[in-house]
Amino acid sequence: MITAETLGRSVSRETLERLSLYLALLEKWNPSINLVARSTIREAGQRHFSDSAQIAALDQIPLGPWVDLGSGGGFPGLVVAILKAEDTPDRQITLIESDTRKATFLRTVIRETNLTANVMAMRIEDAPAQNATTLSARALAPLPKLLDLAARHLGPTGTALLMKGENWGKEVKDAQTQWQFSCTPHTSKTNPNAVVLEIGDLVHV
Ligand SMILES: C[S@@+](CC[C@H](N)C(=O)[O-])C[C@H]1O[C@@H](n2cnc3c(N)ncnc32)[C@H](O)[C@@H]1O
Repeated sequence: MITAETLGRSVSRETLERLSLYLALLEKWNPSINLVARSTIREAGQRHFSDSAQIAALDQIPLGPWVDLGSGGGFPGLVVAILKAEDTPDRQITLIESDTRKATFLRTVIRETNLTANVMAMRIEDAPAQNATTLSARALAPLPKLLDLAARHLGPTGTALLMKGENWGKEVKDAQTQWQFSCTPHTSKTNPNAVVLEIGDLVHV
């Protein structure tokens, strides 16, 4: 069960019910399609739901399209979609995931929880440009490659919220050889060595 304490913020009963149903479906599907590492499923509340919820709070412009790249089992994009359904219900949220079994799982959670988020079961490189105001990704690619993928879908004034592990400093330096961007690191609320990089003004050098 997901609680307000897990998320670190108060939410409606409906939101908690949606998140708890999502967790139940994750537990049911994970043994067959490895949505998250099996070793993490018992602590999914903290490792996946709480970790993803912090992204929703960093959203600078709560308007316009939000796109989540390489969503896998829905982290962080599907948690964001559930939280935004309460905060800004008109927000258009798109999850791009090329693995068709994972995309089917995402669509199942969306249907069962009565959300309106969109799933594109295709490669990020092939998906129509999303012109996003906010873009998110976790565990998808090293930053230089990730910025290549993000640039296709980020609108001109958009912000990318990218969840990175302890090597984030080196990844930023590597990316600066190819990209110019503003970058604010926010220490992760679930891991003191990890960060959420808030990246804007992205221009290819
Ligand atoms: C390591 S998983 C991370 C999933 C999720 N973001 C998380 O943190 O739990 C990376 C996911 O990105 C998807 N993926 C990788 N490259 C992709 C691409 N070029 N286009 C679409 N999806 C991609 C994979 O299928 C996989 O589900």
